[in-house]
Order: sequence, then C-alpha cells, then structure tokens
Amino acid sequence: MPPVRVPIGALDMALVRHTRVNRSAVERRVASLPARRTVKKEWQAAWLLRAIACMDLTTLSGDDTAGNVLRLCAKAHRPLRQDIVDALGIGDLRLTTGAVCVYHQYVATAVDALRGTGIPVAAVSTGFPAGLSPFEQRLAEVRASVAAGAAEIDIVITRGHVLTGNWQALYDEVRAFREACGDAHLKTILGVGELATLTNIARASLVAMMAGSDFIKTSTGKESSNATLPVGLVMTRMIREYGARTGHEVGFKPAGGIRTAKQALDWLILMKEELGDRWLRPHLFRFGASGLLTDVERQLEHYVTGRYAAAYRQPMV
Ligand SMILES: O=C[C@H](O)COP(=O)(O)O
Repeated sequence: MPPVRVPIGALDMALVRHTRVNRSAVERRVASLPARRTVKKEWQAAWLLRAIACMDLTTLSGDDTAGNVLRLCAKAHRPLRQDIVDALGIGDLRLTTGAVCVYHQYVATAVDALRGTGIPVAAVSTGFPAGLSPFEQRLAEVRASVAAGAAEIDIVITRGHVLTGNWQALYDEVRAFREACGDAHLKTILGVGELATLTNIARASLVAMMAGSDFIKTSTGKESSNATLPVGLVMTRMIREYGARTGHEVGFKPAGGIRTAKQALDWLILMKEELGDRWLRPHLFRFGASGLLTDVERQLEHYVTGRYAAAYRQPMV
C-alpha cells in the first residue's frame, strides 16, 4: 500500500450529477482490448508472476476455520511450488501474494501466521456482504479488525444510497468508515452487480474516492454479477478522472469470479492501457480472488514443463 494516503476530499455534488456513462462506447472499448495486446511465453509468465504479487488471496466462506486460514497464509507466503520457483529461477524474488483477505473472526489468526513475512492482512468489514447491519455496529467492526492487526479494511457500501441517488449519505458513510480505519487502508466495495447502471457505478466510484477510499473495489464476490471488464473500464476511468482533478492515486481491486490466468491477463492489460504501469503493482492494484492462484500456478507449471498438471497438484488449502 502506498505510504501516501488518499486524503478525504469534499463531496463535489455537481461533478457527481454531471457524470454519465455511455454503455455502448464502454462495450466497444472493452471489445477492442484483446486485439490491442496479447502476451505470450516469457512475457506471459512475467505477467502471471505480477498477478500473484497483486493478489489478495481470499477465503470468505461460512465454513472457514482457523485451519484453512492457516493453510491459506502458508500459500500466500509461498504461492508457487518450489520446483516451479526453481525452474523459473525466481528464488531471489521471494514472491508472495499482495495480502490475505479474511473475515474479522480470522484476522488475529492470519496476523499471527504472517508475522515477519511483510504480507498484510485485509479484513472484510461493515456487515459484509450486504452491509446492512446497524451503522454503529459496522463502525465497531472496522475498529475491532484494526485493533486485531488488519492493515487493510474492505468495507461495503449501502447500495440503497446509490439506487436512491443519496450521494450525501454515501459520502458520509464512507467517510465515517475511513475515519474509523485510522492508519489501516480503506478499500471500498461498491457491489457493482447491485447498482443497476454504469452511470451509478461511475458516480459511486467518484463519491467513494472523495470520501477518502484508498482503493475502490468492484464486488463482494457474493452478488450474482461481479467483476466484469465493462465495469472495470468505468471504474478505472473514474480513477483517472479523479487523479487528474486532485493529483491523488486511488487503487483498484476487481473481485468476484476471477478464476483463470486468462482473466487475470485481461485485467492486467486493462490496467496498463487505462492507468499505466504504476497500476500494475500491489500498492495500486489487487485482484480479490479465492480460486485464481490455482490456475495461475498451473499455467506457470505448463510454461516450465510443457505439460498441464491436474488441479489437485496445486492445492489451495
Ligand atoms: O473479495 C474477494 C471476493 O470475495 C473473492 O471472490 P471469489 O471467491 O469469487 O474469488
């Protein structure tokens, strides 16, 4: 995460209301992306290593236990099998994932397991995934996760504020969560699959950034539609617009349903094209993903051996 935080700004209601998105232009631009850039062989392997470094390795299941969180932390610390690391000649890189992301219940377990590794723990918070528990309770949850050692807090917004155009309420909510975070970095989950229109997504992105979000994140992974490239394009354009107006660099985290190395490459291409190389690093870009590492490791094994392994050879937990 960047040492320089995104400061809390003022709510610019005029800018929010004037922001509109043309869906067909967005779809045309997304359709042109694969043709613009393909990455092969050693370049592809390098980009996949980058995907690992930018991954919030996540478990957010009702059946989570301390045991599977500990195994996830071990995987975050050593994301690739040693024979693949040796074959790639990247032992000196000491590659880890960007963070481990868990429910509050397992923050202390993960913090203990990752002590000394430099890997931060992110906690989903504020009544994740619906975000509809009482407001004071949601604030208390943020504070409790920070006290337990979470360095990053992934909050969810009240989607109803967006659907009713109550931008002031959305700003106040995100700002309060940001203040409750203290030194922990704030990632704001928009729940894009429940926001109805791309214009709503663009406006919610702007409000979340004005309220001091260090990152904006697409989804909880629990909505029926999660991270898609059109949504990613809209959110990254808003990050660009906000950066041009304020000079602040806001991070981006697509999350939900990102399972394949191919998808990861598409997202990295989008980041490079829309925001540039600075957004290909973990301080400004993260994948939120519970299952992506398995396929990335599989593709890297294929790169070094020429063969595909069965999925059980890359167990996650
Ligand atoms: O924030 C992370 C998401 O919950 C991960 O979603 P996923 O399980 O579909 O990868």
